[in-house]
Amino acid sequence: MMSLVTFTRNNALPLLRTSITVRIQLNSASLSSLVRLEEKQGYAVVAMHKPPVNSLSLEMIQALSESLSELEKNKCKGFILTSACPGIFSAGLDIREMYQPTEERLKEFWSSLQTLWLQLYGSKMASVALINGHAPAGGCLLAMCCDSRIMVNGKSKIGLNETKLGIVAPFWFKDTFVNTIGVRQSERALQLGSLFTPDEALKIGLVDRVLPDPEAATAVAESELKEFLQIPAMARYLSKMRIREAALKDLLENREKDLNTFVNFATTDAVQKGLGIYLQSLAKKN
Ligand SMILES: CCCC/C=C/CC(=O)SCCNC(=O)CCNC(=O)[C@H](O)C(C)(C)COP(=O)(O)OP(=O)(O)OC[C@H]1O[C@@H](n2cnc3c(N)ncnc32)[C@H](O)[C@@H]1OP(=O)(O)O
Repeated sequence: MMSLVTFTRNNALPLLRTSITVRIQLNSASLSSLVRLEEKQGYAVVAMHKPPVNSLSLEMIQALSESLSELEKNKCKGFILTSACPGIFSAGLDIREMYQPTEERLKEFWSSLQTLWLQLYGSKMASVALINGHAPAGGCLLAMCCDSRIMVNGKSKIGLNETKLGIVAPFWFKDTFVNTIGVRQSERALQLGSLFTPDEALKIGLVDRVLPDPEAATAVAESELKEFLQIPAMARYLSKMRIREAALKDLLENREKDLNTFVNFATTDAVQKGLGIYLQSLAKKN
């Protein structure tokens, strides 16, 4: 079914400011509002918009993937990944996708997530994550796929907290983590399921800058992206691949195996019980 992702073009020439809507093929009409794309002078802003917490459901994952493809098709050189939901970057994978799922949807969900990670982690475009809220688990993964991370100070936390839910981060989450903060910090944080404050995250290199408010963070994210964009694109991309290509290759060569591992693990009684309890604890909070 045809659907729309809003794409706003904000350019100085020739009409000062124009707004266009780009038609892209998505799986469902409900994708239309999930990702907001705004074209700026020389780059784009990709803002997740799935209130209340930008959980990564199948539709959200596919909308992000389609948005990146759309940017690539439009020869976009770089983007800022952020959230249009106040106080939340992304709550990570939508736990309801993994709780009492049908096998067919669970497989599509995981396969779509693999695709998004391969796209984002291996992107030729330069990218900056503007982390304007909580970023646990899958939210942290999205941020780590970017070339730089700018976080707004406050109560938000970031990290891979999977063990706290009784689940295990897959090997490619782990590889992304290790490539970002190193082996020792990853080994400890993965086991403990640590979520870090912005200052703690800065200290271990999980984020690159912490700014006091969203406005300051946005300005720094823009200047950071421009710095990346000033480097000759091919040299920058190939240098990034020097670090990332082994992890990308590992998943590319083991996609099917990883999918089966995930489905088998996620559907065990122990994991289903743990996810049920976790979902209840989130609901009880409210
Ligand atoms: C099997 C191997 C797979 C391995 C990989 C896993 C990777 C993952 O990403 S697992 C997901 C991990 N995510 C989390 O642990 C985050 C859980 N959420 C929170 O901690 C909090 O919601 C928050 C800190 C992000 C935000 O807190 P806030 O007080 O603003 O909002 P809440 O009242 O808690 O939530 C509002 C609403 O949203 C529902 N919700 C929150 N997170 C998720 C989620 N990840 N998936 C689905 N739904 C989520 C929450 O239940 C509330 O729903 P109701 O309004 O209906 O009660």
